[in-house]
Amino acid sequence: MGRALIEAVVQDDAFALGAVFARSGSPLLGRDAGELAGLGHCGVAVTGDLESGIADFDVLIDFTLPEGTLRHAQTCARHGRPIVIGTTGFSAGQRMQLDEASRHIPLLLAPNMSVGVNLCLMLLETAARVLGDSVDIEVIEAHHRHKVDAPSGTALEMGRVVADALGRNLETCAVYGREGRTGPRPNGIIGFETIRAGDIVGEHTVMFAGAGERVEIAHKASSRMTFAHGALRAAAWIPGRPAGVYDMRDVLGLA
Ligand SMILES: NC(=O)C1=CN([C@@H]2O[C@H](COP(=O)(O)OP(=O)(O)OC[C@H]3O[C@@H](n4cnc5c(N)ncnc54)[C@H](OP(=O)(O)O)[C@@H]3O)[C@@H](O)[C@H]2O)C=CC1
Ligand SMILES: O=C(O)C1=N[C@H](C(=O)O)C[C@H](O)C1
Repeated sequence: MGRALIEAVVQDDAFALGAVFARSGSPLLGRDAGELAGLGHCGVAVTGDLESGIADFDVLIDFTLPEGTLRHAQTCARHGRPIVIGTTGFSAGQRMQLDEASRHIPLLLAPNMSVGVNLCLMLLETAARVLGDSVDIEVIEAHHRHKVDAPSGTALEMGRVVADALGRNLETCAVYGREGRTGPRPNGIIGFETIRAGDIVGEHTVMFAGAGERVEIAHKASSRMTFAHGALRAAAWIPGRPAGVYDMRDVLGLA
């Protein structure tokens, strides 16, 4: 995503690439960001220290790993910089630490920055309310072989939206994968299935299966630029907002 984000910023006249950060010790340090993204020289060298580069940007866009994102959010909170977070896989405790950072800055957290997925979240809420407890609900997601968290943040958010609409607690009604002698499917659960293969960008299907009919709400991303463009939309929206946690539905006016 780092390269996709550099490309999106460099190609959009409404934005200027202020700084690009990598992990300290990364072999990318010192390299030109534009060259890394295959765009030619852009004059911004990759640096390793967010704290000392804080004056170089207005909004931080972070797609890394939960541990890194937490540190970056805390640094942004200390310096009053808004942050747009695409990272997924936070534990409940890490999520609370993000809430703490958001007491000082506007913090946007979205497991999926695409317009299509955020539209699907709305459709899912409606489908869950209409179909109710009479259907079996399964969330199926597929991603590339490099993805390190499962189920995807998007799948979990889809499950949460459906569970909330049905008055269920996702913590207690989720079933992750199945194997062996499972017995018949209990009522009231939400199942999650994960596929990791090749270069799949990101695919999500929520199945509402009843007796005699089935509704499926599906989204397929075919380019990571979709996520990068969504992140830029969020970055344009967030400056000047009051401190707090926002998501893409706020940016898109769907909240
Ligand atoms: N919200 C959305 O729309 C989307 C979210 N994502 C999420 O974004 C995250 C990143 O995905 P992706 O780009 O595919 O993953 P990659 O593993 O390709 O990239 C993550 C990058 O973050 C860097 N990184 C990790 N920890 C730190 C740190 N502490 N400080 C600085 N840099 C760090 C890694 O550096 P190094 O290589 O040195 O470890 C790596 O370059 C995932 O959580 C993914 O689920 C992805 C796509 C869309
Ligand atoms: O890791 C990815 O690639 C993606 N991660 C996000 C997630 O976990 O939901 C969003 C997107 O599907 C791509």
